[in-house]
Amino acid sequence: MIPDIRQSFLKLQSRYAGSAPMNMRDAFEQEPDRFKQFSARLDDLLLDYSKCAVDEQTMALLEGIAKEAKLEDKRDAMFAGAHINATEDRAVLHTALRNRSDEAVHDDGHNVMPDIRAVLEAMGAFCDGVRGGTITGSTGKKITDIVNIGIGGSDLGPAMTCLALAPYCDGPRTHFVSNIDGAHIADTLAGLTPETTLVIIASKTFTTVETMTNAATARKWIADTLGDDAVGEHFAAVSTALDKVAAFGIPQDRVFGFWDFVGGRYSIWSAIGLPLMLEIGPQRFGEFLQGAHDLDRHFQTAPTRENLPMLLGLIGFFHRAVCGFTSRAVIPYDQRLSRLPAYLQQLDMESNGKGVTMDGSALDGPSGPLVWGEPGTNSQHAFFQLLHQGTDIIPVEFIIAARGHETGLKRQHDLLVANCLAQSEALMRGRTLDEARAQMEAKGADTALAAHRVFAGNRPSLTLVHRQLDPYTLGRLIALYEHRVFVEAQLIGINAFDQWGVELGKELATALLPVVEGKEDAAGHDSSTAGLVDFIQAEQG
Ligand SMILES: O=P(O)(O)OC[C@H]1O[C@H](O)[C@H](O)[C@@H](O)[C@@H]1O
Repeated sequence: MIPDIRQSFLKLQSRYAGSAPMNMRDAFEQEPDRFKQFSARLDDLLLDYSKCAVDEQTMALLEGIAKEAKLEDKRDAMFAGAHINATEDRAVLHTALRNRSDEAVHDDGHNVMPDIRAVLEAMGAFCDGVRGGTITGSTGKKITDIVNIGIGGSDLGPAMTCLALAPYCDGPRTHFVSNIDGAHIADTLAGLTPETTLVIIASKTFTTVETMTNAATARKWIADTLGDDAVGEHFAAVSTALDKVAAFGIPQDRVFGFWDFVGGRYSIWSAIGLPLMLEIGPQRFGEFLQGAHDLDRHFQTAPTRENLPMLLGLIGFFHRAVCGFTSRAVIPYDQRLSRLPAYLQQLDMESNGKGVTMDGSALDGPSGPLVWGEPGTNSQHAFFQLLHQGTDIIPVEFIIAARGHETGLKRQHDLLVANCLAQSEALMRGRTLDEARAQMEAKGADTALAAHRVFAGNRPSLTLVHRQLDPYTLGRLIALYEHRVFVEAQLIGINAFDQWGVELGKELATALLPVVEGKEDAAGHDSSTAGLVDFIQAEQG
């Protein structure tokens, strides 16, 4: 963690690990206003953190930490275009992509807003054309299916949001190919017709081997049926490397750019969002941007105790650095948010999974936590056993909408809500041995098994509630998590916007390909790697 917050951190730690650790069940009994005191809202977006082991003194210390870390100054520097991504000497301006105000945003003295608006307009015209049928495939047939080829930030954002906003989809169907495993593209293309398919190649760098390889496979799939000349009418591209796109032969009016000040995992607001815009239309895409913009304004202006990203970040830091919890589970009670945990894994872990501070020295505290999850209620029937009775404490983040879209299935939504709230209540309350025995006696059951029915309780969770998962709300939700990651990064003291840790594996894969192909021997590789290559080659026959 950064040295500026060390004193407050030590105070927090001794309070947390002190002689009388807080018991949440008692706290709820003693403080009738606990929910009111430890929750905050932005319109219909509510964050309840009262089921975390915090009291007024803890929150005051966390607020102090926010001040000592100069979080507000750092936040303002990001919005103002300072080169806070120091290791790559770049500004971090994904917030400009969703700037709906008239204010200019400068990167090195250049107002980036006209460029951003021009790309948004071009995307809008292209989407209207495809959705309306004036832009067709090479044989004049309407485009019915979009295949987005990309990976990491060029896949997870569009894939997650297209699924999340399915009720608002009135455009072509979207499909996503990311894995280098040929099974992914083979299975995806198997159900599609080249004549009515548009392929988007999405890559910030336009060099990523998975994307370039899958793009070549898709190109052949189009050309084999429709001929080489048809390729241009069945492809579009999204990238910051426009020179590299040109070499692929995609017409200029189907190429949508973005900029180095947008990190891959922060790029859903840019042209990387093209599949979402094609699916829901430019107007709803605008609502999605508006939601994020309103959350940005909230982050910039709300006092800490009312500021959702600040609170989420401070509680996240408290759980990781003070309490020592190594992971957090994100459990959306929303089937359409089933890709949100995967999306947040990249956002959070690629941003905050780092071991050195800005100046390259080793961290003197933990990096960000492991993030994982699956939707409820499915996860209740899978890993919740461990959350309730396992020996590790894992804070849980529940996400739930007050209203579902399936108005005819209201009872199912009420059951969903009841399950979500019941899980957080059970994690907090637990069940004592006496309670377990009493329950069993009341049922006339043998109390010998009572110990198995004990739940320690006092397990933290927080709950995010919103009215309904529409484009505006999804925009707010993603921006909320982005800023939470930013807040935690400032306290840990790392650069959240680079990703050097993904390089080594890529370099070694390049070096190993000729060995796997049998063109080079395994000399120089360890005996495990060489042995595995030998075994696989023998099995390949
Ligand atoms: O969009 P691209 O340049 O193809 O990059 C795709 C992804 O690959 C990289 O390995 C990075 O770890 C990710 O941050 C990035 O989103």
